[in-house]
Amino acid sequence: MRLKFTKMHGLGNDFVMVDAITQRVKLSPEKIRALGDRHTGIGCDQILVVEAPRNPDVDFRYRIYNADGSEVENCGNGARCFARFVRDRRLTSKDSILVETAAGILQLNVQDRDQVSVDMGAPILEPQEIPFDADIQAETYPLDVGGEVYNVGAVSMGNPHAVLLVEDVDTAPVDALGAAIECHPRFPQKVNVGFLQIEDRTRARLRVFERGVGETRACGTGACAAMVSARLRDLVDEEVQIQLPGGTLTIHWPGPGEPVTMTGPATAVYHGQIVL
Ligand SMILES: N[C@H](CCC[C@H](N)C(=O)O)C(=O)O
Repeated sequence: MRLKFTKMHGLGNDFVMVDAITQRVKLSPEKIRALGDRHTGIGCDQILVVEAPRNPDVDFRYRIYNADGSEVENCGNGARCFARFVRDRRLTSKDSILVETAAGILQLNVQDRDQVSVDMGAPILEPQEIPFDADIQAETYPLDVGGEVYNVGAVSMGNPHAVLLVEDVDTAPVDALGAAIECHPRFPQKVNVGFLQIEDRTRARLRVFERGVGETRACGTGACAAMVSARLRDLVDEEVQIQLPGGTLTIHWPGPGEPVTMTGPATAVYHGQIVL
């Protein structure tokens, strides 16, 4: 199968974008892993496949696959790149785009330059819906990881996130602790793990060990989940600049029941073809 693609990234969280509207695409988990392989394939954190909508009230459907081949519910940086991609390929000329994902419908607003703002919907805090094994909803939960107990926030943005506060993200044990929590039995669908350093009520630093990938240079849903968890603990105001290794996202969330809005860049790198 010959596949046309566009390589894109959102603050260094990189994607292979595939237009499955103007080309026939059939990607097995093995083919997804082959595309994502940084040595023998194109190399990326996620593969995003753009399809015609099933719901007549929205403009597109897009499916999200981690580099390990797992299909997931949401991808914040991917949503911004999706918007830029469908505009650049003239699949739409709209500034406000409705797209159906496995997590529900997102509204994407293309702004000037390379900025895109996304209504990510309201965060999900009910443990069973995250999913996370806990009897009652709380701001934080004690989580035993190999005999050490960590206080974690648990938030879903359609995909599950654990959030830990740290003194200094630069020295946080992201790889070891991230990998241990990613597969923790209390997260039955595994989990993305955010390490959050609060600087003041409007600025924070974040590193994310992503489910199915490992540490990425940025994670959009991770930035949303981290800000929500910090706001539930009254550590930040309703708009926060989240600085990730790849750059900064603006996250706005008034409070429970309200949507989270994420704003940041989306960048196209190159177009290519590959034979799978
Ligand atoms: N690894 C995530 C999906 C991609 C999320 C991330 N790239 C973002 O920008 O939100 C998961 O398994 O839920």
